[in-house]
Amino acid sequence: MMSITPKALTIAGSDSGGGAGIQADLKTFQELGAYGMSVITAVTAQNTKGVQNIHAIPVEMVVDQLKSIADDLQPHALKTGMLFSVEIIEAVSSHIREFHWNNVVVDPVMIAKGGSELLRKDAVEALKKYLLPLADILTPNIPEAEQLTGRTIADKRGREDAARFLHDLGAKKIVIKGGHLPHESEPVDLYYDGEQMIEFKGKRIETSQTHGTGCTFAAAITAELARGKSPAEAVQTAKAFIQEAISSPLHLGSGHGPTNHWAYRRNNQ
Ligand SMILES: Nc1ncnc2c1ncn2[C@@H]1O[C@H](COP(=O)(O)OP(=O)(O)O)[C@@H](O)[C@H]1O
Ligand SMILES: Cc1ncc(COP(=O)(O)OP(=O)(O)O)c(N)n1
Repeated sequence: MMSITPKALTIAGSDSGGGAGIQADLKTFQELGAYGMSVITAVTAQNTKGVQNIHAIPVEMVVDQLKSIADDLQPHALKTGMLFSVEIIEAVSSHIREFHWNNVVVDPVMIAKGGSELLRKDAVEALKKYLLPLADILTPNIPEAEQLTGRTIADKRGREDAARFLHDLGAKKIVIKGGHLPHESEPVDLYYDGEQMIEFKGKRIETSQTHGTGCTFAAAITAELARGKSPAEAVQTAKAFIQEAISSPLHLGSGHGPTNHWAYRRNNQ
């Protein structure tokens, strides 16, 4: 009997340096056994030192990529990353709806580690209005959760309140990532499915080699959903994947180096 190949799609920006964006997503899909496909929304000139330039792909071309995939290669799961503008968010959201795609992971990418704007400020409302209600799993980091909720998140209670708020906005499941709380020795990713809160704990690694952690984490969830895993199982594997990717740095470039996408498979074979 022919087995079904899990197909995972990333709708995101390209990172020329290979540590984040489309490149990180495809590497992660491959490592977790999913066939990777991409819709490129923007091209960034980027390396470990930062983002040097951004070119948004014309919205018609974003739509054509989406249609090409829908016409021939239906994904079992998809993730969105850097969407940059209101027009791209509207087009991506309406086509996800039209194609009835599910297992949608929304990584609400806003600002790169070096401070560059990967989502225009005027596009935050569009993201909330059009894309958030389509999210089977929404994966904000702390600053993104603060932007989306309009609240400051200072502690566990704040994170739980933010998760409830985002659920009320329409995201079915939420993971608020804990990488941006440097005082926590065990970075906690808080998962909320509308009923229960689960804390996925890791071990904080003191390192500058964290470029692309958010993209890689969301891509690992997507690959696992494509393989038929439940949302909570997918988050658990993603947490293990990113922990190992951060723990075995490649030390490439002179800035925030990329994580090691090989580490998880190498250590779990
Ligand atoms: N220094 C670190 N040590 C261990 N885990 C980390 C570290 N930094 C981030 N993580 C983990 O990496 C994932 C991405 O988190 P985060 O860095 O908050 O996202 P983003 O890249 O979107 O800002 C989360 O699972 C988080 O807990
Ligand atoms: C093209 C592109 N997309 C997303 C990001 C942000 O990636 P993230 O995983 O949040 O990691 P940092 O950039 O914050 O290290 C990006 N940089 N480029």
